[in-house]
Amino acid sequence: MSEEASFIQLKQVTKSFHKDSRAIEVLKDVNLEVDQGDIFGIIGYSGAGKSTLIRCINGIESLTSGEVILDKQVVSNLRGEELRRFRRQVGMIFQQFNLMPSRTVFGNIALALRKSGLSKPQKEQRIMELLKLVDIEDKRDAYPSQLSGGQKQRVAIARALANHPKVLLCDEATSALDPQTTKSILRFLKDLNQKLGITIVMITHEMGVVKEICNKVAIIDQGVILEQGDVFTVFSNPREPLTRTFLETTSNLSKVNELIRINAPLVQLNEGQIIVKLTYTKTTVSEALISEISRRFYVDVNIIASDIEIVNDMLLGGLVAILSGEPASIEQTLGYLQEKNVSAEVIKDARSSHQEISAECV
Ligand SMILES: Nc1ncnc2c1ncn2[C@@H]1O[C@H](COP(=O)(O)OP(=O)(O)OP(=O)(O)O)[C@@H](O)[C@H]1O
Repeated sequence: MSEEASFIQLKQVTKSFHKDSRAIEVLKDVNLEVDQGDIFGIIGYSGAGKSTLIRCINGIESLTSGEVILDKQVVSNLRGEELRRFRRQVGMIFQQFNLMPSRTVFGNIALALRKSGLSKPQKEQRIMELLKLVDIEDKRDAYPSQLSGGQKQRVAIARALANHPKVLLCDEATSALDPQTTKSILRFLKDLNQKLGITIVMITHEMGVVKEICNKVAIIDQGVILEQGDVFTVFSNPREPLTRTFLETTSNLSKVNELIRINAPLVQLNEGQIIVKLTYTKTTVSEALISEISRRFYVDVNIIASDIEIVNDMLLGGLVAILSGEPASIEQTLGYLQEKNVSAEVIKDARSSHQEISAECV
């Protein structure tokens, strides 16, 4: 039996723009698989090709070569009315919300229903449903200028959902919002994903966004997908330096590196001690492990930095700790951690048989 194809597939997609009779390749052999119900994050720096990629998914941008297939439809084969119908199945929200300033909240959502075939009362009923869904019923007659950023994005989400799309594409949807509003919009998107079963593809340059709600992630750089997979697998064992760099933006462990470099009091060791960086690489690790090693091997564990987070209901991240104890106990502890699928990297070592070393990076 053949495996069912993914809901969204990008197959060897390339996209070039022509400038001064020169072709600039913005997407290079991009292959992506998004399953139905995924919240798929695509993360990359500015200019990496994220917006172009998302525009290729909804058929706004034509491909130079390759194929985009969404719910069994080959997007580049669609024309005229078919393409317009397809676009109504794909909702999109943007960083700057893209609301019409001269229309009320009601009027902005109504715009999306122009071609819906609904009667006037049906449209009104649908708009009221949407306003309830995004929890801004009281703003029905307000103009965009009278709304906060979070409220504007809720209107944009209502508009994007008006025609019951199967997919919601989010282009830096929270980049213009403060951290608290970002959290509430992300939580809201996750609720929508669970309540409506809608597939979400979000492009972002912020690691926090991916960690907060995505179950899958792809890292893009200069038009190339460097790695992709489920969030835990990619983040617990990053293969690419760029993935590690993004991870460091939301981790405080790298600060320890700087403390070691300047030999700050916090990281000065007595003879026999080590500083170890523990990284959880399997989903089965529990935080109780620390007290367990302490009891089992009579080592003192002094945690100096930690960035353990719950991502997709799993513990992700690690911690940096000073271990003190008998040399044999420390060796046994390191071996035991390895057995328990915890990567243990000694980043400073003051055991007598070891020269004190400092790690290049934490
Ligand atoms: N219509 C166009 N014509 C020529 N070059 C373009 C066009 N659209 C995008 N580009 C170029 O393609 C590259 C990728 O742009 P894109 O907007 O997709 O990146 P991005 O990762 O979304 O960046 P940002 O987050 O800054 O929007 C950039 O170098 C950009 O200048």
